[in-house]
Amino acid sequence: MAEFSLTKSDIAGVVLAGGRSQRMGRDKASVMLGAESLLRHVLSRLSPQVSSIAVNADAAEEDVPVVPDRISGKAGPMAGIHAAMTHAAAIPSVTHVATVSVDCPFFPADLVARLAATLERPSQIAIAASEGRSHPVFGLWPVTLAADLESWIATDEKRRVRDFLLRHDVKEVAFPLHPTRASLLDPFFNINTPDDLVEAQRWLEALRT
Ligand SMILES: Nc1nc2c(ncn2[C@@H]2O[C@H](COP(=O)(O)OP(=O)(O)OP(=O)(O)O)[C@@H](O)[C@H]2O)c(=O)[nH]1
Ligand SMILES: [Mg+2]
Repeated sequence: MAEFSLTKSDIAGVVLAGGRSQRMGRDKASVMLGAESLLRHVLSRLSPQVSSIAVNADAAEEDVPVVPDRISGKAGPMAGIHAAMTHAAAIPSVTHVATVSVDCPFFPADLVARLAATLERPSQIAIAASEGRSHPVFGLWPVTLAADLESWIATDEKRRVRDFLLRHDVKEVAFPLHPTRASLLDPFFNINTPDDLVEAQRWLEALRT
């Protein structure tokens, strides 16, 4: 049997930005980090890794296709991943969708390639990890899981990403910390609060050579 492998043309990218940003107090996608919005940082990092790009949100200030939730009521990150799968399933030749979170501007430049390389079968999901913790919104998902995910969201009470993953064959990929002029940066450092934004600003400076 031929070995399973994925290339960039098989993979669409979706930035997850459909949450309420309650801890930040305003839409995280349009929050400025240095000279650019968080959404712009994340789009720049994801675009070279995938064949097409879109953002899961109700609307976006940047010039990028918007994919709203298809399940109403802000049902959590899995609703965004469901919208991402459904969007990608309609793109000819695409079999998988890579998701990243809008509040995480320093994720690895080789995220999608390394997630793709770990997959052994078309039905597997790949998820990123760092420092012994998994980051399940950073995943590579078969678009064929959309129907299963939709019925799971309709019936699962808590709708935790980790609980959905328990139903499936999942591979985890550990990513190293990133050296900076200050100390080692966890590439999945994410921005939830105004204080996190101040810390991200320091990391941005420390990454400048
Ligand atoms: N589509 C969709 N995405 C969501 C939903 N809730 C969270 N997300 C996304 O899931 C990711 C992780 O969520 P959080 O870090 O909690 O972000 P958030 O929910 O906007 O922020 P808080 O309101 O402070 O919890 C982010 O990319 C969010 O945009 C939702 O109900 N629908
Ligand atoms: Mg939240």
